[in-house]
Amino acid sequence: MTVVDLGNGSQVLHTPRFISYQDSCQFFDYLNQNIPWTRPTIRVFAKSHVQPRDTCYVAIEGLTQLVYSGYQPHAYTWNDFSPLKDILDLVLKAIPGSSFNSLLLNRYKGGNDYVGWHADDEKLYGQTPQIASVSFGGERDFLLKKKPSKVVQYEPARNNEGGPPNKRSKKVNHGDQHSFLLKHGSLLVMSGFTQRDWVHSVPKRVKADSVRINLTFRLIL
Ligand SMILES: O=C(O)CCC(=O)C(=O)O
Ligand SMILES: [Fe+2]
Repeated sequence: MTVVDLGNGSQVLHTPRFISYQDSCQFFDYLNQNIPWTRPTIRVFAKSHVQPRDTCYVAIEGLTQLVYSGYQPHAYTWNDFSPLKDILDLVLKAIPGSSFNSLLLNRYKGGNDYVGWHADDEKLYGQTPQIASVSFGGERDFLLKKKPSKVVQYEPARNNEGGPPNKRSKKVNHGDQHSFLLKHGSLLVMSGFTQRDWVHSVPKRVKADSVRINLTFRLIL
């Protein structure tokens, strides 16, 4: 297990061999065949497009309010897919004090499927959400980069001798980036202020041709 301290109260924990190879193969086959995968049309920046990966949403009864990109997925329950409860139990055991009540599943059918830069910073997850991500199947890179922060820049006054400097606000990226290769049966946990201060993505990889399934366990407050 590796812990990466991102600074300012954000952490990532990575366990490449979290679930055994054999068990991971069984989970992968089960999920690939039994989850009712859909590829919804979502709205991003006022444009509709088909989400570039398959998805499914699972939550405890009563938690159906997840909405993202103008799309409200149907909420299945853990009882619909009992192996999900086994994976959840493994995650809960691995992270002392953790608690999760919802799960977003993603299936990347090949290297053209991806998730773009985003943070899971919806209000319903609270200020410091802990998100546990379990991956099966094809390996893909998971990238994290610092959100640009606004800084005030003072420009030297032009044609304005002796006057106040011109203030200009500029977005500055501090260049911090981290990359994790998410293997079959791996666990990655984002904690603290990671969703507030960082964005993450799984970029396209033209050469990746195998199917990858990812589960992100979350706690809706
Ligand atoms: O597939 C992954 O590893 C990440 C998925 C993700 O970021 C999300 O569902 O919010
Ligand atoms: Fe995410």
